[in-house]
Amino acid sequence: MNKKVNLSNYHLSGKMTVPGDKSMSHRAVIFGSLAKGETTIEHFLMGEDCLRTIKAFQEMGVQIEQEGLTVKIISDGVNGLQEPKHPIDFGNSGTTARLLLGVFSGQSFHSVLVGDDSLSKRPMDRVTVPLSLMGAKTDGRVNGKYLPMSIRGGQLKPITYELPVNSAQVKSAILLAGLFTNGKTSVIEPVKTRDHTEKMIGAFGGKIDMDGHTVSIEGGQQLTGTSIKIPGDISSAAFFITAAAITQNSSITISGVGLNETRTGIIDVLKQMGAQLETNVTNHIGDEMVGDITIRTSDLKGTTIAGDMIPRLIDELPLIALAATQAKGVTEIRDAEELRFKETDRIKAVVDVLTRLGANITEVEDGMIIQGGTSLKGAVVPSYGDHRIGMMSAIASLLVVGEVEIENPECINISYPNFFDDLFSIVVRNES
Ligand SMILES: O=C(O)C1=C[C@@H](OP(=O)(O)O)[C@@H](O)[C@H](O)C1
Ligand SMILES: C=C(OP(=O)(O)O)C(=O)O
Repeated sequence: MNKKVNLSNYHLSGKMTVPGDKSMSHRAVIFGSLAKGETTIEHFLMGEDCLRTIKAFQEMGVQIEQEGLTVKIISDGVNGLQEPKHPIDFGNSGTTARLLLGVFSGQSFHSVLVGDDSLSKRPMDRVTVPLSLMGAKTDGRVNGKYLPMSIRGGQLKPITYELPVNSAQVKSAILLAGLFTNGKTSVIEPVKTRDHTEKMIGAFGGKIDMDGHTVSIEGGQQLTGTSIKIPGDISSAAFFITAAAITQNSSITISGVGLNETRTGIIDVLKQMGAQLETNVTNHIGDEMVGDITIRTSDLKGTTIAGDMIPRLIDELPLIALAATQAKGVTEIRDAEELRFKETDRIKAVVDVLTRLGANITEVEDGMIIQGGTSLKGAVVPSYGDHRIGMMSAIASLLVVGEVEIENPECINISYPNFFDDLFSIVVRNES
């Protein structure tokens, strides 16, 4: 059923928290399943994608239990996985598929991997090419490029690999496979991408070497179970940060958010656009920085976002495009062709949805160009089955006269099952 959102007469005020970080939740389950002993994960993101990662390891015989937002894992360690009896379904989750291909590469057993329609269109050769160089045997649809896919791994050989795409998923898949070699595997990344895998290996007692743009891992390490608390997801906080910046009379504080600098591009770009935004570091969880973000209604100006900045805010670009419709002047997003390989082609989807809402936005091959200072209007908009497009449309409803009606809103459960509850808890009706 479509979701009708009418927030044209509301502003944002108050304090809130957001659910656990998606990238870190996936990785905590992966390393907890590869580590010997007991792992406890608190503030886990119970979104559909992360539940897929749990299910996959359960299918491989790892004991994993959930209670509230806590996950408990008991594992025999890095060589304790068993051959799954059924095909493993990754649903909509690119992170699960790509990182687990790295794990499966190190297993001598056979696995069959499937996903939903969206995931079955997303390229897997970016990981199977380096994993095959290490010795994994994979096959899949269209010359091995897409799911459904089968894989048989085993004792791998280490490689040094320069990433042809700026992708933390590819880097992480190779590092995970590197654990199953008897030498040093190195990944060279021309542009730095999120480094949660590197940081989390340390939290599980592993050793990893980071030297400039090269990350190296020694095979044959034993990881040890640990207790970990996942910080709030900055990619989820970004919906409210953007909302407060572009809605009149708003001021909010979001606490307990992960502020890892490979993820805080949204903060830097909004500040560059003139946002009144402050961060306050409160604590560290392992090597991950955590803090509060305070943001007020802001007069934004257009900007250009390109190059090294892109991986630092890749999932927030739909929101930046929305904010840009309210900025003074033009905003240009470039070097963002990776958006075309997400849950949907996010360049096409953002241009379509924002155009339906009255924005002046143009698609270019590697991004989009947005004319600022436009007033938006209500419309029926497709979610494209993409959680981030659905949530962006809900945030747009704060700006429109009338309502935004979102088709297939259930995709929001992928990363943020309580999104609407949290949104409605932070909005206040304007006094007339
Ligand atoms: O490693 C991760 O957890 C992720 C990496 C990014 O994808 P790419 O590595 O494909 O850029 C991001 O878009 C995705 O939401 C999560
Ligand atoms: C691209 C995303 O996730 P994934 O690649 O894991 O499907 C996302 O969450 O925006």
